[in-house]
Amino acid sequence: MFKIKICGVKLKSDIDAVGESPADAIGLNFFRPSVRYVDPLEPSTLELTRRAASLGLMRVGVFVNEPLESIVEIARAVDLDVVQLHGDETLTFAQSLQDAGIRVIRAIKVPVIVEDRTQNPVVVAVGEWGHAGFHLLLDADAGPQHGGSGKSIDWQAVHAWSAQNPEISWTLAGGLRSDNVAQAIAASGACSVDTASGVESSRGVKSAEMIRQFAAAAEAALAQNRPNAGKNLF
Ligand SMILES: O=C(O)c1ccccc1N[C@@H]1O[C@H](COP(=O)(O)O)[C@@H](O)[C@H]1O
Repeated sequence: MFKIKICGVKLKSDIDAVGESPADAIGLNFFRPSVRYVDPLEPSTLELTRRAASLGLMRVGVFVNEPLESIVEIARAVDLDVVQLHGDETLTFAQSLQDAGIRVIRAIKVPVIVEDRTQNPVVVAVGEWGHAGFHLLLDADAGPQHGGSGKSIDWQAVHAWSAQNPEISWTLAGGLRSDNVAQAIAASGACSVDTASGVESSRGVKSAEMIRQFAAAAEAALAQNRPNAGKNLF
């Protein structure tokens, strides 16, 4: 299980900064259009995952609408611990990956602007994934960008959904930074958090100091959240 994931790392120095912080997972982005993309075929990518493993960090690979065979091949080639599906992948697709021995996190895209206020946007967005047994990562719907938008979701709506579904394990993502992660954890009840743009000095460029500040703030806030501890599977 990870508590704090720093997503979209590209350099060995990024991994080292994560390893020196209280964060316990890294995300490698395999979605080609992303500014955080790393090429799975480059030997340097395997060096990143090896370095992360040596520091005890969980290695998560982020994929968007990638063919199943390609995900399996990349997951094995660069030695991923978990695959994060962040596109329009179906439940059957995710189950097939699991059948192939790959652990799966499902990203759920929660709309930022909600027109129908009579329904909880998290309940609607989770839909059939709620009882499928996957760990969920609740992120802001970023449209064609798919993720990494820096936009936040409605943390109170997350809290209400989670209170009604205490058996579902999940991670909070979307626009989390060192200056809002404590409030986000308190409001949503999250036991685990994920950030990409919130620890960058410019788009796609990680800052060691921002990683340190984010992870420290998240760790302190998560420690306050013990009633929900143990809810996550990862
Ligand atoms: O980071 C990206 O560029 C990205 C692209 C496509 C799919 C997912 C992506 N990142 C994921 O989105 C969350 C939230 O990002 P942010 O913190 O709001 O910038 C991030 O943690 C990744 O899991």
